[in-house]
Amino acid sequence: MISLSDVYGGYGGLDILSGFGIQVEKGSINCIVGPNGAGKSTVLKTLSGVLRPRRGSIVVDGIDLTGMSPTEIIRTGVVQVPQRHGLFATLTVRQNVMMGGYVDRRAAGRLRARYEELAGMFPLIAKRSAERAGSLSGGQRRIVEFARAMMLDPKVILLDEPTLGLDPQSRAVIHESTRAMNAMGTTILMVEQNVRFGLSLADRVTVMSAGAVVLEGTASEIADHPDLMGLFFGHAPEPRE
Ligand SMILES: Nc1ncnc2c1ncn2[C@@H]1O[C@H](COP(=O)(O)OP(=O)(O)OP(=O)(O)O)[C@@H](O)[C@H]1O
Repeated sequence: MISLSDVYGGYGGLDILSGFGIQVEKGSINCIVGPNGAGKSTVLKTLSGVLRPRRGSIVVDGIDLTGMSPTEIIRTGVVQVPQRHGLFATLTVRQNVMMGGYVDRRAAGRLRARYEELAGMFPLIAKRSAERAGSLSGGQRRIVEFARAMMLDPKVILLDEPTLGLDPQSRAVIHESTRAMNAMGTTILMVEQNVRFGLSLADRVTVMSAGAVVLEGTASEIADHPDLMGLFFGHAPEPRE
């Protein structure tokens, strides 16, 4: 279970998150949506330790992550796939995926076994393993990033706008791959601009605006909510208590 309570924080002393809170059940998919600049990416960066919250607490499976470094947080099993591509273009698909194991002190044999497991899970990894990552399409690169994040068998994966800039066909592959990671028991917390995509995948949806949660519910509750359109087009209700 991921639990963020009353989190305040942002960049250079300026709060972007103002009393943000969320509970994500173990094994579920939760999607955060909201207008541009609402602070969605800031939530993920705060959870992965890139940003330090000024106030509030971040607890995952009973472990308090507040104030831990990004590397310590990865070691607890919380791994982020950032919005901007982070692959090494001149390395092969396999080399990029294997890099996901670098913070681990596991024996090389175990990492190779994990790689084979992931190659079985993501057909693209098996098929294109020897190709340079720079030769792949945007959607294919995302899958490599997913596999790299899965190398450490994380309990939580944070996805920052996984469909950004992708065509419908690639979005469908991302949809399927996200479900596959979740089916392996990984809890997924994602941020999406594409509300339709988020709603189609998530068990629960969190709508945020101006650094706080304004709506929360199942995907169908949020899809049918009368305030949803207003939140995106400028008639936001007051943040809830
Ligand atoms: N590195 C940074 N330094 C200073 N301010 C930042 C930085 N990154 C983001 N911000 C500001 O924080 C606010 C929230 O940004 P954030 O990226 O979390 O929003 P978002 O909801 O993910 O929006 P988008 O969908 O546009 O990415 C914005 O006003 C943004 O300008």
